[in-house]
Amino acid sequence: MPLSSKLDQKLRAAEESSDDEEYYEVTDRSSSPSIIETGDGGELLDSEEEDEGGEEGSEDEDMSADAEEEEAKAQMSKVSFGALAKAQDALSADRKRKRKRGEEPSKPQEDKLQALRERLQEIKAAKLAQGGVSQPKPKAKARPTKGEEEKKKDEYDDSGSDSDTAPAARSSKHAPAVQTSKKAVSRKRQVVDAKKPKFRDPRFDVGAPPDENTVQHRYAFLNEYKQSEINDLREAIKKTKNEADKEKLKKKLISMESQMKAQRNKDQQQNVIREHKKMERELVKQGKQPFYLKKSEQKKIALIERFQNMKSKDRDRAIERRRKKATAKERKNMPDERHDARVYLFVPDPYFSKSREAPDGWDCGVRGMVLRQQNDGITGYIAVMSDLRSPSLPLLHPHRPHRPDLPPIPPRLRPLILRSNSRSLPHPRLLLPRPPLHPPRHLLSASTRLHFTTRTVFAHPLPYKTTHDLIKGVSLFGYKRAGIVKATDPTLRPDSTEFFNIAKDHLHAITPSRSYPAEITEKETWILLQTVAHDAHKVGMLVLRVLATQLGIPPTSFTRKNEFAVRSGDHVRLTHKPARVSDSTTAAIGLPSHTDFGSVILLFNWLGGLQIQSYDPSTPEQWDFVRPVDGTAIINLGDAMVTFTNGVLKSAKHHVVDAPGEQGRVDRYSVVYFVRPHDEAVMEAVEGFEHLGGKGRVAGKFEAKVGGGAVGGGVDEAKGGAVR
Ligand SMILES: O=C(O)CCC(=O)C(=O)O
Ligand SMILES: [Fe+2]
Repeated sequence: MPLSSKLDQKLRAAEESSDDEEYYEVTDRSSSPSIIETGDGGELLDSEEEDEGGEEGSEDEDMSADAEEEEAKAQMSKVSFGALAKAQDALSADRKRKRKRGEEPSKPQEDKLQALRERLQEIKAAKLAQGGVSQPKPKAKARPTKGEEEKKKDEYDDSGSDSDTAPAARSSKHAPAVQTSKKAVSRKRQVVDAKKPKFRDPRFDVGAPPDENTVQHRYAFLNEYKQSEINDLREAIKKTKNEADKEKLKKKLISMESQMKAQRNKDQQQNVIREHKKMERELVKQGKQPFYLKKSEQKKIALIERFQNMKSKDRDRAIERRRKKATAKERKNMPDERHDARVYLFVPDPYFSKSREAPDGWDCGVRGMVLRQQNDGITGYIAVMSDLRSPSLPLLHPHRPHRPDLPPIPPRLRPLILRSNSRSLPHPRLLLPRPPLHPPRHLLSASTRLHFTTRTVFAHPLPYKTTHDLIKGVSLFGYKRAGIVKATDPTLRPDSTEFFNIAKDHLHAITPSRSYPAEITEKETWILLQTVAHDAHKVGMLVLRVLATQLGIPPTSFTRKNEFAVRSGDHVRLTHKPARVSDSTTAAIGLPSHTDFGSVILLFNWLGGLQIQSYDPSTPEQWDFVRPVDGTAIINLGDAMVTFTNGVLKSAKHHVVDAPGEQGRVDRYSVVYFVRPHDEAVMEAVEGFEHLGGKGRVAGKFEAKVGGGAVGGGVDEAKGGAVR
């Protein structure tokens, strides 16, 4: 079929339809490749040339009707509407462009356009004259793709109008050229942005999280289900034979149990808050200021409650876990300064050694140690007295020569040392061992809290306290009342100090516990006691390692004789000495002079009263006060160290008297921890010390020679070995 007749059909279809859509269809087809790409329409110029040719043809009046029709068709096919429309588009676009730039269309273009218009009209007229050929409506001739304006323009063109309105801008070339008149134009205008209500579908939309407690309360029945599920799981585990399945079930059980546990803990904390609020409400009604618990306090109270409701084994395990966790955390967060903390080992000034008679074979003695708290840690200061004249001076080991160029003691520390040993160590120098030191952080605070919480235990009447008596020669643990006269004390005065010895083995369930007063076994106190035992032992081990290193022997030489987990006589001692009752020095003594049996003894006291015997040869009988320093523990070496080192290290002789001045007016309490060799440790000199002086000596012998006082023993009931 010739292209022209195709075109005719299309035009006719367009003519028959008044529908916009049909109109668009024609529009689309006119721009479809079937017309443009065939080349029939050709280039604009070609079309024009052809148009001209067509014009000539139409003027031939002698043609037969058929021939004329054929001719007209040929002309039509030559000058296609596509080409014409394209030409018009180009012109109008050109015009538009120019108009946009504010230019008027140029004369030749106007002429061309005019020529085209005339030509179109001529063709139309010829067609009308012929009568038989259907005519496309002018509307269809137009190329509506270029918009309504152009369509209108074409219509006006057909009617010879020159009206030329500016074409409306379209959002894109694909946007409809005309706006349908069928669509109602809204008269409403959005002036203010009104917020549309947003509707929520509770099935899918997650709103603000509901209050956790409310949810817990409402869904409390789930806990019952969970519990029954746990029971089912337990049953299933019992019945299941397949190991892999069993493992899976076990894992699930553990996870469910820990979920339940976490929930219980949360509930407990909530209870604490609730109870506290209730109490506070009451108090506020009475006119008190409200007091709110901090989160940490809430946790603490809940924790204490939890511990109280635990069985002792579970509690121990829980405590141990918490301690490990806390220690690991502490260690991780420890500033470098603390990583570098040092234990200073002091050796005396030569002045001292020159002026004092050294006992046979005994070269030096540890006089006492002071631990000082620094940046939450504890730095140990070990005061050592030594006789430099001795040919075998292990403290100045050949590998660790005493170097006078070592850094001086920091001035901050000097008063501390000089205060407690002002006579024996006037100008101490120091050797600097660098053991890894991670001192337990809670030791001092735990002992301080213990000091306050256990006052009540001594407030009981004597008959009650004596129901927990220690049994001399049988058990070292329990109560020792005041008023005991020690044969070892030269003054033979009765002592005024009562104390409770609480075994490390009882605290840490290494052996079954004996009975203690309720205030001691009360959970919070028991936990504090456990902390003191554990941490003080750790400090003791540190001191022993340092000493071994300084003595040039393997660092574990002493520690392996004092293992924490092995049954031993280690204990925490809580002491109480009433305030001064008389100024008479003969009435009573706090504690008579003695040395301690153990290896290392840590003393936490808050009032003066402890005295150590002077080593100053000019005042051999003089007692020097060891002034308590806040945040400080005083460390002594016990008789066991004398034995282990064959007398190279000494135990210091000490006693307790009324605190001087005002301090003497108040009751004195102290907390002591005795690190003692475990039950299986052989009480003999360690390697490297066997040949020093024959058999191992104990402090008593040392005392007898140096101080000229009574032979050891003192208040240590178990000296010589007690049955536990
Ligand atoms: O309480 C003190 O200061 C010392 C106690 C003491 O030396 C002891 O219990 O062995
Ligand atoms: Fe003591």
